[in-house]
Amino acid sequence: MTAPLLLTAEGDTLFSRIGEDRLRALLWGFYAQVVRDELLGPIFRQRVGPFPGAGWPVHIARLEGFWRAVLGGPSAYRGQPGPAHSNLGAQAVHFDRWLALWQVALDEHLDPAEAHTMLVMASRMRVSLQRFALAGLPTAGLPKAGLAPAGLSTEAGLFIEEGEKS
Ligand code: HEM
Repeated sequence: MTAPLLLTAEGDTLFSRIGEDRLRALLWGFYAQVVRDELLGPIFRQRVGPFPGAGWPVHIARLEGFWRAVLGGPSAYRGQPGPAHSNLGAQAVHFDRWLALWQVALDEHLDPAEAHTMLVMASRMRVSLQRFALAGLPTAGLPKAGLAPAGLSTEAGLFIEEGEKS
């Protein structure tokens, strides 16, 4: 039996529980490991540059905005995660490794229930992101609107809804 996702009352979001500081520390800690990973490191260094300089502050700020939206916090994120993964050469094995490192970082920075919820969220997003990655192109015909739960950007909501169907 899988543990339920962490439920929050109205106004009590996962973002408000985790907080900006811990979210930032999580993301910087996670990518510090990603760039050192033999499988993922070359892709990220090539795309974003040498860590922690070059494009990293911008990349992590985007990721923070993305996760703020997903976790129910205030966010100006309006990116498109799917197409961002379509020309990286990433395959299933890359997503496996990404999630393994994500789990380690979550366990290090968050409480167990929060870590579990964010791991499940990323596992669900993987379904869509990997589809984009393997197709090499944005997937035609994916629903673009109407799926986002209140408070989420369409893109972030799309990934959660997509995952929940599987
Ligand atoms: C479930 C797993 C993953 C999640 C949730 C995720 C999430 C994201 C998000 C939200 C962005 C920002 C997109 C934007 O608005 O620009 C991003 C960018 C990026 N991701 Fe992922 N990602 C995942 C897996 C991977 C994997 C497996 C790889 C590579 C092997 C990867 C490589 C990248 C790169 C290189 C960028 C930056 C693209 C650019 O700006 O040029 N991601 N990711």
